[in-house]
Amino acid sequence: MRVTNQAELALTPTAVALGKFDGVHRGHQQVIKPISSSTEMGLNLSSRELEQGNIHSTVVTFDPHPQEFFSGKPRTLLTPLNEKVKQLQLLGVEQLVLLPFDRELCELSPVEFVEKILVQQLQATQISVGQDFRFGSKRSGTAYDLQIIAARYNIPVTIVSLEIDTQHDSTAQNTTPEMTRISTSLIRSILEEGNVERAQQLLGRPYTLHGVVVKGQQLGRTIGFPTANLELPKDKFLPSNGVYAVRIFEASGASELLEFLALGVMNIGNRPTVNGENVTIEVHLFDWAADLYGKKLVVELEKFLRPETKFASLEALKNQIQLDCSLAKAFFS
Ligand SMILES: Cc1cc2nc3c(=O)[nH]c(=O)nc-3n(C[C@H](O)[C@H](O)[C@H](O)COP(=O)(O)O)c2cc1C
Ligand SMILES: Nc1ncnc2c1ncn2[C@@H]1O[C@H](COP(=O)(O)OP(=O)(O)OP(=O)(O)O)[C@@H](O)[C@H]1O
Repeated sequence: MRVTNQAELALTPTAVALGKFDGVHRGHQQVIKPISSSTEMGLNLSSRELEQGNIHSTVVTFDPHPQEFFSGKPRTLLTPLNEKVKQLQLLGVEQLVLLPFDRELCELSPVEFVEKILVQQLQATQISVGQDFRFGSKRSGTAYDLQIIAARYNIPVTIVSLEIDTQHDSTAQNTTPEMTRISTSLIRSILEEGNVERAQQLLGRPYTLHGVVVKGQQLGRTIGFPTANLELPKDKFLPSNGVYAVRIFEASGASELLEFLALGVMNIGNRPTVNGENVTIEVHLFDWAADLYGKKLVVELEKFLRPETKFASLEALKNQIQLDCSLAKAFFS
């Protein structure tokens, strides 16, 4: 997929989906559908032109994340750039345009944003956004404003209705629409509780960690549980510390096709039992003996097993890990 941070260099004309799209969750997928060239996504009005390759299906997003720009603090992401690109590719998106989110961009009025970015630079022929989409200086433009402004240029705007978290107890007191709408923020808070099964329902796929295997302290093998230590992109959002049942894949070759390696267990945490100082991500693969150093792994988080604990001895930790493995195997069977 083509990725550019210069809108003026994008392939044009375009069919555009607009937003931050961190997580590429089920709500985002609905917004991308109308502009996707993938047959799996279900083609709509513009299918003929998209198929003929005349119009480039394009996700337009912001870099850095607007919240990072306004707070001045680095923000972690559900899908750092490499993961976002892979997910968008799977949805049939042809190019990703990262608009540099700076003072100049955030001061554009809604009309200026449409004229300068969507019409002049991207030559948009079709636009898709969610019902709650806001744009332009101080988020003053709504999805309906976008529809009205774009109509001056004969650009149709699809406004996608909000994808709701059906598991949420909407009869509960103090429920707001914001609490039931599938959103990046909702998924982050669910992952902070370790609830990877619910996160999976909202994402439409398991939450994954993409990392490279690096050397650890090599204590694992001395307690009978060798682990692959994963180095992740610095901006990757981590779910709650603790132990998870996981599926492990290797991303190999230039196209990084995924090959299933094994089921296993993973610990995220400081390893208080061995007085660890920093957070590490360690995966123990079942029935696996081969070297993994330097390999790119993709780990799917399937079930939270327990929080990380400080054990009185390595022997006690070893017994617990044995139990973790049995629980994970029972879960997978
Ligand atoms: C499934 C699993 C569960 C773990 N649970 C804990 C834990 O509860 N507390 C802890 O201090 N360390 C835990 N660890 C981390 C171990 O302390 C760590 O694997 C060991 O120190 C080896 O580290 P190394 O690979 O850097 O050599 C766990 C590791 C695994 C694989
Ligand atoms: N649940 C949803 N259903 C339909 N469209 C959505 C949903 N959530 C977001 N969108 C739309 O998808 C696009 C990208 O959303 P964006 O990432 O900007 O917001 P978000 O997922 O709500 O994240 P955050 O929680 O950070 O606000 C926007 O056009 C937005 O309106």
